Amino acid sequence: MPRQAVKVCIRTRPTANFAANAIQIDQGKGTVVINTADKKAADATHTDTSGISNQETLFSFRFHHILHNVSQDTVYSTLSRDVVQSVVDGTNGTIMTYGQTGSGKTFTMIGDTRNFAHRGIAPRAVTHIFQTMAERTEIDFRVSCVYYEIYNEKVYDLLDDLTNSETKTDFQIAEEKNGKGTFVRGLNEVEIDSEQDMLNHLYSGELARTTSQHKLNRKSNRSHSIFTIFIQQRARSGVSERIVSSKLNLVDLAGSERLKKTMDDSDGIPIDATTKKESMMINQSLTYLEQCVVALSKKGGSGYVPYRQTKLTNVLKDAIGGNCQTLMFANMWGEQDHLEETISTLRLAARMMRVQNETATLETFDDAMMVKKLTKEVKELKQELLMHDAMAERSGIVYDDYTPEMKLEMRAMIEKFLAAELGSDEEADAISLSSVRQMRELLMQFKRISLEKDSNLQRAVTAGRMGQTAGGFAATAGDGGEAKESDPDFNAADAKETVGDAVNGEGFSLGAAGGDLRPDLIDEVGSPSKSVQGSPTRSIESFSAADAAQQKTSYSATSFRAESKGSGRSSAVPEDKEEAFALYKRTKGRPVNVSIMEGKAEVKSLKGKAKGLTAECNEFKVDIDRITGLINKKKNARMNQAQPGGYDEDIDVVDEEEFELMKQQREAKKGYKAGMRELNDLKAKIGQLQMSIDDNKYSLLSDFDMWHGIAIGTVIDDGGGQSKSEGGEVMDDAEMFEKMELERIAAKDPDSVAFFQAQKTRRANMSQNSLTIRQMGRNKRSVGV
Ligand SMILES: Nc1ncnc2c1ncn2[C@@H]1O[C@H](COP(=O)(O)OP(=O)(O)OP(=O)(O)O)[C@@H](O)[C@H]1O
Repeated sequence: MPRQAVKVCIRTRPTANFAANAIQIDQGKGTVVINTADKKAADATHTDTSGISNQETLFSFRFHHILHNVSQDTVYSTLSRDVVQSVVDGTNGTIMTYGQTGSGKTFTMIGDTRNFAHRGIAPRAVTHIFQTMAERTEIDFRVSCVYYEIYNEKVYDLLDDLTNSETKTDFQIAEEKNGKGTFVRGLNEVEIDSEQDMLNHLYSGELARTTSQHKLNRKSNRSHSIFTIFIQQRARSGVSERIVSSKLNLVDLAGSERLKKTMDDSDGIPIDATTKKESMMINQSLTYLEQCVVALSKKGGSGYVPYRQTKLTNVLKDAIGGNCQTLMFANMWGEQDHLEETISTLRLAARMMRVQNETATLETFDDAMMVKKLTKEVKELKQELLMHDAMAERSGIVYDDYTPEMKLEMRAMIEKFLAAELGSDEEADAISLSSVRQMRELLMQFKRISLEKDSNLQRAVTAGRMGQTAGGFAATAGDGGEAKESDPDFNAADAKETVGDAVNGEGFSLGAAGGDLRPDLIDEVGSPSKSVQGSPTRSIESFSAADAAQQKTSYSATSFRAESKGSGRSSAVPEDKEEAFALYKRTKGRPVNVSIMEGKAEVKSLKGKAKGLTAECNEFKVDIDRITGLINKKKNARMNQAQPGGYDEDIDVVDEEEFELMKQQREAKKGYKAGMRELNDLKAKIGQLQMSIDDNKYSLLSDFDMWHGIAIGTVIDDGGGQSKSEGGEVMDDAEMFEKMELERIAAKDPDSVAFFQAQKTRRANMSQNSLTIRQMGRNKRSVGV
């Protein structure tokens, strides 16, 4: 992992009273020198309240960057842009502002919410992220955010209703090493789909901060606020299982003034208990922040770091000494009165520069996607093989899974082979080998026949009718494997199920095969094959002969558009949604509908297959249990024969019968494992198919809504693929004004549209909030508070 020092940038708040005699800034060299000699002399005549050490008067610092009297734009483009860019590229980033109250931390981070040119790092980062994502069309991005503050060691969710007394504040901080890193569990994490949406959340969180100031009797600037943007990305092309996750923390820390200063009531105004508590809590958390920085900045930084001491240091664990690219803005207010705060801010900032972080892209893998990708790969390889076989003039090789019918054919080959006379032509012609896979399946069938034979024998032995089994095997191995009523193993219930018959309405029995009974098949898109129509399991309701006739009527999107434009609505489309949907499925939505139904048919057939396999596995299991029982019995008998107390060599010697049983047990276990493997593969396949059916269903429904809207005239199609609501055409004055305003803003600066729209939402929320606040004030007054 590449190591990177935390970057530190000093930003000054512009002031007319800049202490030029005490502070010297050299932007080029990145140095700040503070001389407190004059202040000491001045203070010597009064009681010393400065808190500056008596001996030291000259303080000199060097930083990565100093931004003295610069615009918000420069603050973003100088260093912040790079951090945000690396977050979109897939690594974690943190930008924080630190400094005394009033030094410009919030101005730097959030900026002026009413002025586009003075917007801060957070809104600029949001625009930057969404613009970059829009350019990367090949990547599928998922974005979400949380916004919270830490006040008096409690976490408040700024995207929740903070005025509700039941709102949760006992959030826990958790850590996911290979996931989110450190994060607050249980916050409202909102999925975001546009720049404006995220700006709305940012500003509504800001508003919640200031509103709670009134409602909960506390000051917004006495809390640390953290806005985190989570980004997940994966490639759109093909099937990508690789997910890259990153996050951007935007942290606005509480003012770092001296405790003594905030607790000082020398101006005659008594300090209330709330302010005292707030100051102590801020002081405590910033002291621990400093301790963490000190511990990390020591050579090697491998000692104890007190992250867990406060909520702030705990949530910033990634940002200081973790997997993150971190940028700290140390805000200073260069006036004579604030020299001590400035020195203390610069001291921590200088230490911060020594903290090393390790940045690495965090990758995880989506299992379902991985299966999908591998399935696709297998399919492609099979096609490759088929081509290879065709070129080598080898035919008849199957690379797909063997269908139950194919397996039965192979079983018949074995049976024919076994029944043929030794050395006869019939024996030689019975089996034609084409591939290793086919050979393996033939052996599997052979094994099944052999196991069945064994189990028949065993049953016969148990039932004491050994002599009657001679025809049993022959009947199973006879023509086409059809059991006969005269066979001793014939089971009337089993005989009802033949291949191609539904079992409990799902799938097909693998019982005695009738050659012409085949499972559901669709021979071409949408048109059912003969066997489908005849099949008792036919579930493709919408494809009746009548449907097929109706499908001849061709409805294209353009014809609907033309009809709807001419007459206001298409006379061919019923207004009733259910009827219209049925029509849609047969016309425009037919390809998607067909693929849904094909998918369903395949799922059904796979489920049938899975059912057959489950039954096979169960049979193996029963066999395994039975054979194990017999082996244990034999073992116990041997043990009982042994001399008590003495060692009998015969105990370990198994006889021929037991050896045979052990062989059978091993074979049954192998069969069971192979069956289970096949079954699991099938289940994965069914899962994927189901997912794609759901996707198709979703697009069928949403496309239908649009199609129906256009056809019945509730949505107007402007021909360019963009539709707008009919109501939008007839605008009232306010709407007209809004449209014109937006056009004006867009013409001036297209990047500012989202900001202005979010600002409008904020204004609307604000007026609602101020109404409530005003109401609260009136209530307080009326009860004499
Ligand atoms: N660079 C700047 N340019 C213009 N005005 C600024 C600048 N920095 C700060 N200000 C102004 O100074 C005032 C205090 O700034 P701000 O609220 O951002 O300080 P703060 O450090 O966040 O304080 P607090 O700790 O109280 O939240 C605001 O009115 C802000 O507009």
